[in-house]
Amino acid sequence: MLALNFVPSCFFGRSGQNSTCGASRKPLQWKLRTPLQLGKQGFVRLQRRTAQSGQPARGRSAFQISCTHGRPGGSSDAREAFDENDADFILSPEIYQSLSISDIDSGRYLKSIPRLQDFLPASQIPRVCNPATSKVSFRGLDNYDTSPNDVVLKQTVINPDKRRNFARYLRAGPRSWIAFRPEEVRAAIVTCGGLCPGINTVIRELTDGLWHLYDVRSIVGIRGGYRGFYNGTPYLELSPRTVDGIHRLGGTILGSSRGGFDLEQILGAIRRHGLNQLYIIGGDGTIRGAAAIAEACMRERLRVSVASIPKTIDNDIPVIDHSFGFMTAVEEAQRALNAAHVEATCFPNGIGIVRLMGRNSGFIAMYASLANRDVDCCLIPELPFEIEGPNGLAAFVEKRLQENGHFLLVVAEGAGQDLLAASTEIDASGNRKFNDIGLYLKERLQAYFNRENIEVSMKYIDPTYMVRAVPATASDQMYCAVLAHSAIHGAMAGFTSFTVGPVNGRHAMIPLQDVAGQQQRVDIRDRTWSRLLSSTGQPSSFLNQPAAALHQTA
Ligand SMILES: Nc1ncnc2c1ncn2[C@@H]1O[C@H](COP(=O)(O)OP(=O)(O)O)[C@@H](O)[C@H]1O
Ligand SMILES: O=P(O)(O)OC[C@H]1O[C@](O)(COP(=O)(O)O)[C@@H](O)[C@@H]1O
Ligand SMILES: [Mg+2]
Repeated sequence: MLALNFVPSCFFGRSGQNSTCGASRKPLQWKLRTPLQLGKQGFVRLQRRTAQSGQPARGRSAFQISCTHGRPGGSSDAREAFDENDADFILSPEIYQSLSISDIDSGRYLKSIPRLQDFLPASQIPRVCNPATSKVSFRGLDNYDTSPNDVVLKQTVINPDKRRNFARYLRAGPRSWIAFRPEEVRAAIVTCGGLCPGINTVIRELTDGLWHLYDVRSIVGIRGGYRGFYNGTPYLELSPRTVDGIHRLGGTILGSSRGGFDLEQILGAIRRHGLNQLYIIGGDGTIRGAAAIAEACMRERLRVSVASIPKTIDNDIPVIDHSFGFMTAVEEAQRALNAAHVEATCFPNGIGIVRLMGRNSGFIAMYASLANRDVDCCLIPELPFEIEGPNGLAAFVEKRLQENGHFLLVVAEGAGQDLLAASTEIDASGNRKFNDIGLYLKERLQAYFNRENIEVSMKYIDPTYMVRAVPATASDQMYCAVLAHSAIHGAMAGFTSFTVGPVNGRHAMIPLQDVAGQQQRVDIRDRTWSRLLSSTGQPSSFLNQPAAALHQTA
C-alpha cells in the first residue's frame, strides 16, 4: 500500500549538484523495489544507498514525500529529508528508478512540525551550513547532526496483534542546514506562569547555546511574562556573562506573571524589535499563548520561529515523559513529608497532613508519596473520596492508627474540591483558585476523632511554594540543558510552533497543537497508581459505593 503523491520528474529543492555542506556527506541513491502509486499521499521507508559504494547507508529513513504538480509539496518532512541526504537534488526519472523502497508504513501518525519554508518564499530562507558542527566540542563527532528522518515513537510497548498506528515525533537535535544566518538572529526569551525549579537553567542554556553553538549575539530577555513584550519594561540584553551562575538560583531572573497575554501587542513588539526567534518557557496557559503567536506569525508571513520549553511543577503537559523541575519538586517535598512523619511518630495517635501542589493533576503528590514510602494515604484530584462512612477516609485513618499509632497523609491541592464550597476566585490567567483542602481535612478529621472520643495529635504542613522556588537538582540541571538545546536546534533549522521534550527517553519536537489545550492527568487505573496503592496500603477507593468511583474517573 505504497502511497505517494508524486511526479517522477519533479523538482525538489534548488537546482544544482549534490550537497556541499559537511565534507563527509556522500550523495545517496535510492533504489526502487515497489512501483510508486501516483496520486496518493503517505509514508515510505526508504533504504538509502551511497552512490559510490552502492552499500546501504546507515539506518533507514522514514519520511513523507508530498509533491503536487511537479513542485515541492507542503510536507516539511520531505523537504527536511532532501535537505539532509542530497540538498540540491533533482528527482529525475533515473534517480526515481533507483529509489529503494524496502518497507512501507502508514505516515498518518507522523507529527510533523511547521517550518518557515512552508509559508515563506525560498528567497527569504538562507541555507546556512550549521556552524555548530564545526565547534571544537563537536568537530570530532562522527554523527553530530540528526538525521531528519529519525522519529521517536510515542508508544514503545507494542502488542503485535494490534495495529501499529502509534504517533511519531521528529527527533530533536541539530540539522545540517539552518534557516538563519547567525548575525541576523534576534532571539527573545520569556518566562510565564508559576515558578518551577530549573527555569534559570533553561534561560542560561538558551543563551549559552545560541551564543556558543550558533554564534548568535543578539539575545534579549522579556521581563515579567507575556506583558513584558509590550509594556515598556526594557528588554534585558543576555549574554553568557549576564547569565553566568543563574542556574544556582531558584525562580526566574526575568520575572513572570499570570494574565497579560495580548496577541496584537505582542505581534507589534515582535515587529518593532525585529525579533525572529522566540523561546517561550511556560506551562499549559503559556503554551496556548505560544501556539496563538506562532499561528499569527505564520498567517502574517512573519519570519519568526516560535519554540516553547514546557514548564510546570504540576507535570500536566501531555506527550513528554515529565516536565523539568518536577523531580526537584518531588525531592524537595521529601523534607516536608519526613518532618510530618517524625511529628506523627512522636505523639500518641499522631497524624501528619502535607499539602502539595497539583491543581488538576496529582503527579507531585503521587511521586512524592511513592518516593517517601512512609505515606499512609495519598489523595489526588483524579481520585474522588468521601470522609465519612465505612469506606471513608476517616475510618481508614482510625484503623491505621490502631495498627501503627501514627498516620501520614499527603494531599494534592486540587483533591476533594467537590467536598468544599466551590471557589469563585480566578487568577489573572483564568485559572480557578482552590480552597485549602489540607486545612479542611485537618478540621474534618479532628471533628471525627472528637466525636469518636479518640485523642489524636494533628500536624498540618503546607510546603507548596517551598517545593517550586528552589534551584534544580543535578538531574534536572542536565535535563534543562538538553531541552534548551533542542529548542535552539529546532528554531535555527526554521521549525516553528513546536515544543520539546523527552518521549520515552528520547528528545523530540512536538507540535504545539498536540499539547496546547490538553492536560495530562494521573491514570488511577495504571501501574504507577497501583504501585502507590501497594506502597501506602490504602484502599483503591474511599467511596462508600466504589462503583461510582470508576464511573467518575472513566
Ligand atoms: N488560552 C490562552 N491563550 C493565550 N494565552 C494564555 C492562555 N491561557 C493563559 N495564557 C497566558 O499564559 C501565561 C501563563 O499562563 P498560566 O496559566 O498563568 O501559567 P502556565 O503557563 O504556567 O500554565 C499568562 O500570561 C496567560 O495570560
Ligand atoms: O503561583 P500561584 O498563582 O499562586 O499558583 C499556584 C499554582 O501554580 C501551580 O504551581 C501550577 O502553575 P503553572 O500553571 O504555572 O504550572 C499549581 O500547582 C498551583 O495551583
Ligand atoms: Mg498551568
